[in-house]
Amino acid sequence: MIHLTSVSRRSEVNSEDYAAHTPIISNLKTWKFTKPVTLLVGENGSGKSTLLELIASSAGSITISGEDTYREETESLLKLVWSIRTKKGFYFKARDYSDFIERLQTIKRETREILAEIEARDPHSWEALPHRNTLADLKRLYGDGLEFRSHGESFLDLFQARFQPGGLYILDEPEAPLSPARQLTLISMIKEMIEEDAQFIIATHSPILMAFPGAEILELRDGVLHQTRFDELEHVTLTRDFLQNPERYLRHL
Ligand SMILES: Nc1ncnc2c1ncn2[C@@H]1O[C@H](COP(=O)(O)OP(=O)(O)OP(=O)(O)O)[C@@H](O)[C@H]1O
Repeated sequence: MIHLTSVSRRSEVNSEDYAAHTPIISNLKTWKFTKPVTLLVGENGSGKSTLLELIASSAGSITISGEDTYREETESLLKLVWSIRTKKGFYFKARDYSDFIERLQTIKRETREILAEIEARDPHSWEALPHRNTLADLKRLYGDGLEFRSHGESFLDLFQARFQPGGLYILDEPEAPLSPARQLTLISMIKEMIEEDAQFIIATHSPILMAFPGAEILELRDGVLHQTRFDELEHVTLTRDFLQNPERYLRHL
């Protein structure tokens, strides 16, 4: 399902923020979403993260830690049009993941400490209930703890626990710690979710994710979004050529 149908830049907005002045944002006119999965591809520094972050903050998305993505500096820079506005989903940036794991550990440790204090005073106190619920919720969502899984395993556990039907998911390089086989698992999880009315906007460097069946692929090049086919992407052609004959590339380095 396509919840977010278009994003455009409001020409009248003057913002000092760097994001407003990156070419991909200053050149943005109207970008229509045509598929439940949109993939953003482009060189390092082409503006994928900047664009995703702006969309997330304009959409009122939360991060996986439940934090607001709102930024006053870029407020109303983009205009978003929805078919049906969804409040479900999240904005996920792979490079913030370790902060999230630390935060979960802190919540667990602090909740256990408070609980122990309450139970020492009165083992039957009603005050303990919300804290027991917090620990039970964390256990239900993440088992014994994402911190006890490998980086890649815990990424997939997190998505499994937090993907829900009907959400808008804005993912920045979700393939980061995933092996090729686990990237295929991620594709399968995303496929299941789009069958249940979710929408995904994903920035990626992974040729495997770029092959997502039926996805719209947009390449950020020269500060503009270009609709592109899988076979035409440099990420794909370069990787394919390299794998066919690594020596041909390596001897020139
Ligand atoms: N906090 C910031 N302050 C100022 N400029 C920034 C900031 N973050 C990014 N930029 C600049 O904005 C441009 C786009 O960066 P962005 O991180 O969006 O690129 P990207 O396509 O996501 O790159 P990558 O593939 O390496 O993650 C770059 O030129 C970068 O130097």
